Amino acid sequence: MRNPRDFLKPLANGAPAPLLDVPATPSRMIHFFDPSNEKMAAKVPDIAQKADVVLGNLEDGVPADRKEAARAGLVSIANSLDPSATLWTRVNSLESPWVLDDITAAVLEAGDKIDVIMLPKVEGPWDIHYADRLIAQLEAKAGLDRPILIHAILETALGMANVEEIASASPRMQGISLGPADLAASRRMKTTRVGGGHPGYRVIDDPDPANPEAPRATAQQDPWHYTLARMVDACTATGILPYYGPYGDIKDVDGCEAQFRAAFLLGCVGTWSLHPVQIGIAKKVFSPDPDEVAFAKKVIEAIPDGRGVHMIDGKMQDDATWKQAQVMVTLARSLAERDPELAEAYGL
Ligand SMILES: CC(C)(COP(=O)(O)OP(=O)(O)OC[C@H]1O[C@@H](n2cnc3c(N)ncnc32)[C@H](O)[C@@H]1OP(=O)(O)O)[C@@H](O)C(=O)NCCC(=O)NCCSC(=O)C[C@H](O)C(=O)O
Ligand SMILES: [Mg+2]
Repeated sequence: MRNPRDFLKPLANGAPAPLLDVPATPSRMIHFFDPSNEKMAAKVPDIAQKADVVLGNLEDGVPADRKEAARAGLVSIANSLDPSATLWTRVNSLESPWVLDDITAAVLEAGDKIDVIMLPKVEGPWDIHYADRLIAQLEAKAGLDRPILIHAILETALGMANVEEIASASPRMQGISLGPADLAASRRMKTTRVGGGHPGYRVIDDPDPANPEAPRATAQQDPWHYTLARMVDACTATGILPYYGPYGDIKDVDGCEAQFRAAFLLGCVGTWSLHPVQIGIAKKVFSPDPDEVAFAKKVIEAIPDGRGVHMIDGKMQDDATWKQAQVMVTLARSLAERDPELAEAYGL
């Protein structure tokens, strides 16, 4: 049990007070780069102008002999990046030999530049409690005046079983992403991919009794549907933000767009981009369609108080569709405030 009156008190003397609400700044794409890769790092200042979030990755994808270079690269980029950019980091997992130094360097050497620390392979609220206290101690030592938030990656079966407790473990929680590659391995799924569908995971029509030999229609299904839907509920119920995650087949831009769109429609606010080509896909998918926004505005204008039943363009609208329209227009407004092109497209 935790005393609810203590929930918004800092976990270390001198650390900043926890936030009541997760900041609502756009995070449609969290763009991953390896800070130890000079070619990639050189592109970050430019990419930071296009991507909502840039993330210096210290975990998987960075070879063991470059972990220290990646950590040093993160600190250097943090301290030279344009202050208008939003910078996150993904540290190594909590059982690794690198994580203590990762978190210490991120908070003490770049804590005023890094908004969110992504924790991989979170299995339960105990992982969040550990990182929560450690970050508070380091924030106090660094004299920070705003808290660094935690983003958990859901990538083990145990983490999945505890997703609601992870989401509600601390006011420091910002959001949760799906880690489909590690989760597939943990669940013993028989795949060798990073996210997306699989040609073998499908449904097929029943045979036609009048013509049993006729070809039967069949369609691929989304193996991440249950996981994403449960994650979205856990996040939304606790006031934090849900994200899809990585799509590893960089050349399959259509598959990437379809996976991102499925996540967007289910309630995710953003995704990861692993390659510059995925930034534009994420921007397109996670910014609502102008026609949908126009219809949502029409519903709100036609039902100013959100009450009663109405027919608009041949479709029944009531209190519940009015609320959906509010979700759409609120998102469009928050994006339009920062993006003149979208403001024009939405007429806002
Ligand atoms: C996937 C990549 C290895 C592909 O890299 P590459 O083969 O070099 O692609 P290109 O030749 O098309 O690159 C063109 C130029 O763009 C630069 N580049 C590539 N990716 C990035 C990037 N992410 N940020 C900045 N710049 C980038 C290249 O350097 C080329 O530059 P130039 O030669 O000067 O023209 C590569 O994209 C990559 O490594 N991406 C990041 C991968 C990553 O972060 N992986 C970890 C996250 S996914 C994960 O962890 C799984 C998850 O946890 C789970 O469990 O599911
Ligand atoms: Mg992973």
